[in-house]
Amino acid sequence: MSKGILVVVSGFSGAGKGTVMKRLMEKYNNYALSVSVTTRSPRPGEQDGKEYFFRTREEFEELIQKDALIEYAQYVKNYYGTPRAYVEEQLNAGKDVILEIEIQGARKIKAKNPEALLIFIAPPSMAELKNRLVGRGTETPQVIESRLHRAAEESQGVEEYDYLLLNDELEICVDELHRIIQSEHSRISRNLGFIQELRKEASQLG
Ligand SMILES: Nc1nc2c(ncn2[C@@H]2O[C@H](COP(=O)(O)OP(=O)(O)O)[C@@H](O)[C@H]2O)c(=O)[nH]1
Ligand SMILES: Nc1ncnc2c1ncn2[C@@H]1O[C@H](COP(=O)(O)OP(=O)(O)O)[C@@H](O)[C@H]1O
Repeated sequence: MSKGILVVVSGFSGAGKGTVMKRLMEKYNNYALSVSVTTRSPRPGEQDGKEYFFRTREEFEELIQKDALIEYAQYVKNYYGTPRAYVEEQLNAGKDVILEIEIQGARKIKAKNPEALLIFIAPPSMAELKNRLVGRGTETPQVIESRLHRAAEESQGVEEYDYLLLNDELEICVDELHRIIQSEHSRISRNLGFIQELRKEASQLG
């Protein structure tokens, strides 16, 4: 069985990554969504092990020491990281795995896994981004400021991604994301084993 595709999805805070991921998982049964570890506090309604594994700084640093994270980064005063075991297990089982992570993490993943597919989710405008971030009502005005500042920095790195995905109409965005990942399965470089088999058969026939 061929390995699954490692998909990285990034985007400014408030662009709608979480919303798109939730809908993608409801609508399509194809993907394994990695749950990250974070030192930030849970928002109302967030559950440990569902949106994130919520851990203390000491616990997080222990995971780093044990090499239990495939990447981690600091984002607006908190640590965020991707647990190694789940990702490796799912990829080996042939599942496409999605990491919803910020740009420093995306760079680390790309450096270690050049075949990873990197997708950047953008809002229709920065004014709409601010509306969504304020409308979500989960951060203080000060944290919103820091996140908008971070968005300006992150906007400089968008060219490092393979695809730009606009999250204007949610359903269109979700379907487009599914389509991009599915077409990636047809890439020649991901099908070399099958091509070798066809060549072998062809030489026997001819
Ligand atoms: N590098 C890295 N970034 C992560 C990870 N998990 C989440 N993030 C990113 O951390 C940032 C902050 O996440 P969060 O506090 O949930 O805010 P939100 O993106 O506004 O919902 C976002 O850009 C996430 O994509 C991770 O495991 N590694
Ligand atoms: N396509 C969309 N159109 C309008 N609002 C959206 C859309 N996608 C997400 N939102 C809203 O924007 C806010 C931020 O979305 P969220 O998924 O939390 O973003 P992120 O995970 O990127 O920080 C939420 O209140 C969400 O309901």
